[in-house]
Amino acid sequence: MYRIGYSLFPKEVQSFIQNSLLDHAKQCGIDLIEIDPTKPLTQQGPFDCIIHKHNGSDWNNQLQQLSLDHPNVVVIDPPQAIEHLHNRVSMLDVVSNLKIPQGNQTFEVPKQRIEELGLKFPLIAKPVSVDGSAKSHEMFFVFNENGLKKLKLKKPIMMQEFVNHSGVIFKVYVVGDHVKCVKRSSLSDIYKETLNSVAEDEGFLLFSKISNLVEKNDEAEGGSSNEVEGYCYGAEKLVEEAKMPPLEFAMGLKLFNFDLIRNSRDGNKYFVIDINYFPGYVNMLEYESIFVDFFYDVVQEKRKKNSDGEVELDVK
Ligand SMILES: Nc1ncnc2c1ncn2[C@@H]1O[C@H](COP(=O)(O)OP(=O)(O)OP(=O)(O)O)[C@@H](O)[C@H]1O
Ligand SMILES: O=P(O)(O)O[C@H]1[C@H](O)[C@H](O)[C@H](OP(=O)(O)O)[C@@H](OP(=O)(O)O)[C@@H]1O
Ligand SMILES: [Mg+2]
Ligand SMILES: [Mg+2]
Repeated sequence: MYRIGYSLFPKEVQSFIQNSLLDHAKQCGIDLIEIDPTKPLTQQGPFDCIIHKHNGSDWNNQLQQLSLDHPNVVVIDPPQAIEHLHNRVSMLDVVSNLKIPQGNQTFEVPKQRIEELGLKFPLIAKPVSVDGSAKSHEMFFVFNENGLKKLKLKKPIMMQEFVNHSGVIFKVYVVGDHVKCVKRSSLSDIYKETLNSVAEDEGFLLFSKISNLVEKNDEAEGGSSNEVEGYCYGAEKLVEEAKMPPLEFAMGLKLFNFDLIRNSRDGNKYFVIDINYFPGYVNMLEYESIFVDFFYDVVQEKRKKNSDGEVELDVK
């Protein structure tokens, strides 16, 4: 039996630790064990691996102590690598630095700044800090200078140029070497006429968690369903073949998803607009078998790293 410890926020336990996952894991010889937050981590286990979605220095210190006491326990993922995704400015640096065109396709980040200098309206104003709170998902459309002035009061905010993308977004879920592209509804395109029609004194519009809305009718948004499926296939190919290893490697993370949009006017231009640590994996088809395969990959990799070829359970 492989023993996988998990320490997740209650909302993740509720959504991710489904009986379907526990049962499938058990049938495949994997025990998913909840870590008791009230007890010292080093006194729990033994574990082969730990997965976690947790904030706070105390938890990070406990993980550090565990790695000292039990170096054979694989911590997925290292807190310092996860920290990079808690800031919307730093989270996308890794994509900007990748700059790998795939043939005539590009894979980049919309122009974004803390200060809006040199950005083109409309903009999306996003909270800089990502901490799992509803507040960190509260965003604003900014249509004009007036909107910008009014928003200045809300700090700290990052401005990102809005990219028209036919109302469809691709959530690319990554679980180690497993990649799944899920299509979701998104914001509709905005053209000059809309911008001009926004009352000068309004200037901005609040929205939140838009990509979790019920799927819109494909016909209505983003073209016909085969066209949208084509986008999704293209996005998945793009990610699987050319991008994933560098992106995953560059971030040093195994459990994340990212939001990929495709420019309405130029189908070869893809943009990454958001990266999320330990997202809503339950939205990913067959997440149970993907995670069980992933846990096996982790333990096999550990086996390979142990020169004696045996997976040593960390026993006290
Ligand atoms: N630069 C952009 N261009 C076009 N649409 C955008 C842009 N940034 C955000 N959006 C739209 O706003 C939505 C929310 O933005 P974003 O994904 O950054 O927020 P979030 O709160 O981190 O979302 P999630 O629930 O995915 O974590 C996106 O799903 C997309 O529909
Ligand atoms: O549609 P997805 O799976 O991307 O939605 C995720 C979202 O990306 C974030 O990861 C949310 O986590 P927080 O940023 O910590 O709020 C997830 O919320 P959760 O309650 O499911 O953890 C969304 O599912
Ligand atoms: Mg997003
Ligand atoms: Mg996000």
